[in-house]
Amino acid sequence: MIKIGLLKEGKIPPDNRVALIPSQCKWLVKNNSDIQIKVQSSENRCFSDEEYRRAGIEVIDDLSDCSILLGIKEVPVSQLLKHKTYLFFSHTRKKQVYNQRLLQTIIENKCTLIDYECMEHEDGQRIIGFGFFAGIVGAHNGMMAYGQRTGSFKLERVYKQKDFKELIHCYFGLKVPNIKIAVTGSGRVAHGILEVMNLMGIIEVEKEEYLSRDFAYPVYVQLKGSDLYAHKENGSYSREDFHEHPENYVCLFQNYVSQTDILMNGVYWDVNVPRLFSLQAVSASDFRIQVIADITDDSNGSVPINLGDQTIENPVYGVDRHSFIKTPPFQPGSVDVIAVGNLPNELPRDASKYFGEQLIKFVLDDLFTGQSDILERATIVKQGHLTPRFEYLRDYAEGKTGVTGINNNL
Ligand SMILES: NC(=O)c1ccc[n+]([C@@H]2O[C@H](COP(=O)([O-])OP(=O)(O)OC[C@H]3O[C@@H](n4cnc5c(N)ncnc54)[C@H](O)[C@@H]3O)[C@@H](O)[C@H]2O)c1
Repeated sequence: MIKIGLLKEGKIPPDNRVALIPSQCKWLVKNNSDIQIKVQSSENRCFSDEEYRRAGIEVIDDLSDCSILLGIKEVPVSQLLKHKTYLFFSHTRKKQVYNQRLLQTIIENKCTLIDYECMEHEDGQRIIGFGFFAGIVGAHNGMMAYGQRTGSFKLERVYKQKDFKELIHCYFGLKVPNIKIAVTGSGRVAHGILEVMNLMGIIEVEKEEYLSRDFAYPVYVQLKGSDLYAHKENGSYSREDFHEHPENYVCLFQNYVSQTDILMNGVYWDVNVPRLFSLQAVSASDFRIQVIADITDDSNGSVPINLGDQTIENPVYGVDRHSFIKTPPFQPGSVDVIAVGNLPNELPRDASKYFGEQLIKFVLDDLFTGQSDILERATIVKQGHLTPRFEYLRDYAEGKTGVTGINNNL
């Protein structure tokens, strides 16, 4: 019998998402006679203890008799049990200094750590994540801020809706003015943004048209890697080369700043990737962008006027176009920025359901039956030992190095 435990999220502030929702637990137990699922009681989880009980799942405080423990965010070091297999987002693979002690304790406790973020198909495409719902919530918030800034329409807050289905009702009859929206990226976040664009009836147009004319209706353009970046020397774009040597590329988004009212940013970014635009561009008279939903959300990252995170309750701030200082939102001389690092927490029930579906489809069978390439590639520590793929973490695991300033959004 394989005993699986769903952890109560221990990180402060506590996350409200969960790896498997009650109906998924019920389905798994019904279809696998040799597995048992227990849930650690939690007051913060988006599905109540009672909902798990109603699905026939035992709710307890102590998961020490489970061998596989599923969480979402980092498990606090003091709560790590010995000799367990843990699955969660550990944020250790880039040697994040704030999780160094976590990795060390996992090793000391002879645990196995399988990190969701490292679950990838052979070509490096990530298998599991919350980006889609970050895109949904971020795009909604971007539109909400524009409506509030201009007084042209009003949208309710996402977290006040029970779920995504209820959220969609907010879009019936919504009249969006004839604005132009640029959506960057092509991953999960970008797909979530496009979902909202389409639900709001905003029309997709080609980039040439977007740049050259105005429309009698609201439009958006999606800018993927090949639309956004070009090699410094020959102007070409190769996805593989760009991922390996982003420093050799320039960003073409500058062409869009004079044609865009709202930027919805969903690109992947790291320090070597060129920024979407410069600070000087923000001060220039042709900078038309009024609202930036920076869903990627790296402080001073792809969006150089991302001045750090806001909260779900208070998601928008302004940035003065000349001094680049934070201002209250919706001021005439400022650009409004929405930068929130835990967007999926506004739609936690849907985000958890989607996450659990991916877990069931791509991961759990292999976890129950033994090894798989995907799981092997995602195993950072096996029974207290760094696996060969993560041997590069040795100095970090031994307390020598660590890296600061990396976003840990999910
Ligand atoms: N604000 C939030 O709450 C929140 C939530 C989830 C994700 N995010 C952030 O949004 C960004 C996009 O997330 P996503 O879920 O769309 O990611 P994803 O893995 O689904 O897509 C990433 C995309 O970026 C491209 N890419 C470019 N350079 C890359 C590189 N060097 N390595 C890997 N991929 C590269 C990939 O081709 C892919 O299309 C990330 O920075 C993530 O941290 C924010």
